[in-house]
Amino acid sequence: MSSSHHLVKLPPNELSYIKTFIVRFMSFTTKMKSDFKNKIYITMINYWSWWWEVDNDRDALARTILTISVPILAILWYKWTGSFTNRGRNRVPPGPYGLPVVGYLPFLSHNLHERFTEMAHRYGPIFSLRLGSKFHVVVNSMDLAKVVARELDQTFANRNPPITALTITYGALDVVWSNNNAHWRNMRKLLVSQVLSNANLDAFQGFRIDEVRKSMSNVYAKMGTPVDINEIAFDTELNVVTSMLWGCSSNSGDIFHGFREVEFKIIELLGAPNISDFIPMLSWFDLQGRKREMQKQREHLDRIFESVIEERIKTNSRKMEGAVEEDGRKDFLQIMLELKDQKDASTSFDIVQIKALLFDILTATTDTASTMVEWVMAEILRNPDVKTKIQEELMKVVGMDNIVEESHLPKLKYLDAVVKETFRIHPPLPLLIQRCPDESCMVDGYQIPKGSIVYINVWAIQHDPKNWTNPLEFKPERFLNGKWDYSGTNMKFLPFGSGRRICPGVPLGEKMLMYILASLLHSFEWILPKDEEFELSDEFGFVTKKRKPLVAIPFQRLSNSTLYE
Ligand code: HEM
Repeated sequence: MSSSHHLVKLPPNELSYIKTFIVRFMSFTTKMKSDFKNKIYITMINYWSWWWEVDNDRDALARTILTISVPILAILWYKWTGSFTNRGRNRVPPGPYGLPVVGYLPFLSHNLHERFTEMAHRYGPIFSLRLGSKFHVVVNSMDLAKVVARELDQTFANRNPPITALTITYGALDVVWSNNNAHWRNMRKLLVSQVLSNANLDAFQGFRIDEVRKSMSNVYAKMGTPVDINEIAFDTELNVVTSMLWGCSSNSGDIFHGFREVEFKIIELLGAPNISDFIPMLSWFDLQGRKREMQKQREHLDRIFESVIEERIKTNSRKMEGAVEEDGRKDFLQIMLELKDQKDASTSFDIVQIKALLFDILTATTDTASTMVEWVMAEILRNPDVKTKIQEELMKVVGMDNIVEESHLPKLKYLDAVVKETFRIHPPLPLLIQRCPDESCMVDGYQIPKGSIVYINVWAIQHDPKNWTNPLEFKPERFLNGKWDYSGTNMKFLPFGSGRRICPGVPLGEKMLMYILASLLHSFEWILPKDEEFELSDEFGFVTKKRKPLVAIPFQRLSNSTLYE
């Protein structure tokens, strides 16, 4: 008996019931299908937006082009990456499989340091992931950080800079992004011996005192109103470093107008994911316009550097004609310009290299240190007991009818512990700066292919409960016992890195940080604006900053107002 025959025999009300059922079922499945399609679409959009927020037409176009290219490139990808994906055979570190072409990119969240730490819980202290066509390795434990940064330091001493870094440093002619070669060694040696040596830091003490005092009197003028802590620290650092570099602070003249914004943009671009880095065959198109954007910032810096250099060359030639008195002391720019004219190729520099080094010094000094001043002040304002202890210490060491001087700094043990605890919880470069092995090598029994991009996850190490009891608690006391410093020898604590690529700016960075903080806390009482919602979340970037800038209101602490002049 056929089913149609059966149907014919049904009473009319049952027939209409079945008809209604079929219609409803059909519309349900159609709706399901379109819901399913919508869900896939929305999921894709969401995944994309995790690592690539569409904030302009160019980004949207780039994303569309990339989405269309994926299937075409997939075939090439499978062929090309066969050797890498076979993790078992090559024993590369474990890690997630990604999608063809883009690899694991779509699954990464904005806060890379936290995401990598979560992944370490799943895949172990060393894991690998492919982002586009690039093979990345993340090291998350102090033992393995020691292997990479110290035991195999020489092998891991290259950088593999992103395109934005190459653009701003004239092709990695600076110290930060240069590979481990003779040029890097020369530049680093010059930086350490001529700018950052103890003798030089002592010689420039007067500049630091002047600039810190100027900043305190600026804050004094704004008492009772909300001030941006990062801005105060940034301007102070900038004035100190320009004084050291070319002898006059950024206050003189208006060439530094807008510099802070330019620098923030540079730091943002250095940390922004760029499809040209992950899929180099697309780099020619500069789909997200990151390179063009960085070129604009470089033009701005070029104008500053060229005007300062030109001015100095003119002054030098006037001096040679005997028009200007020689004062005997040479600043860094003068030393560099004299080296430029040297015949010996191994130590001579050209103007472009000088500009690249000036860029490093300016950005390294201002951005990291001002970020840290902001983090420390935020932690102090959140922990009133900590603030009271710092004030008691300042009272004992400095007194209330005096101002902070550099000679007081080594005695401020508690403030020093507060700064270190802040560095532990909020390392400004939570993944340090990427390293790149110049040959294939083994770490923890896994093969790390030559040319991989390697991150040391300092954030994970400094939040690891194996290294720190109650790691999320802000407890400066943990740094009061034992010998703690920024030398990168104790691998539990390495906010300035470790090994041959460790930050050479530690002495200046530490001194300035302590001096600015001690002065801000000794001269003023700070409170948060009443309607201000206080929070401590961070935003990952090349320098990881406080998501919401810290604003606080200063009040006079010292009874003698002449101390603010
Ligand atoms: C609070 C202040 C600072 C912090 C937290 C900081 C942090 C760092 C970190 C984490 C690195 C990467 C180390 C690695 O890859 O292992 C670095 C590199 C570097 N820093 Fe700093 N830094 C600071 C201040 C300074 C200052 C004042 C200078 C002065 C010029 C400076 C110049 C450099 C240079 C040139 C490098 C690259 C070194 C190389 O690759 O050989 N930094 N810094």
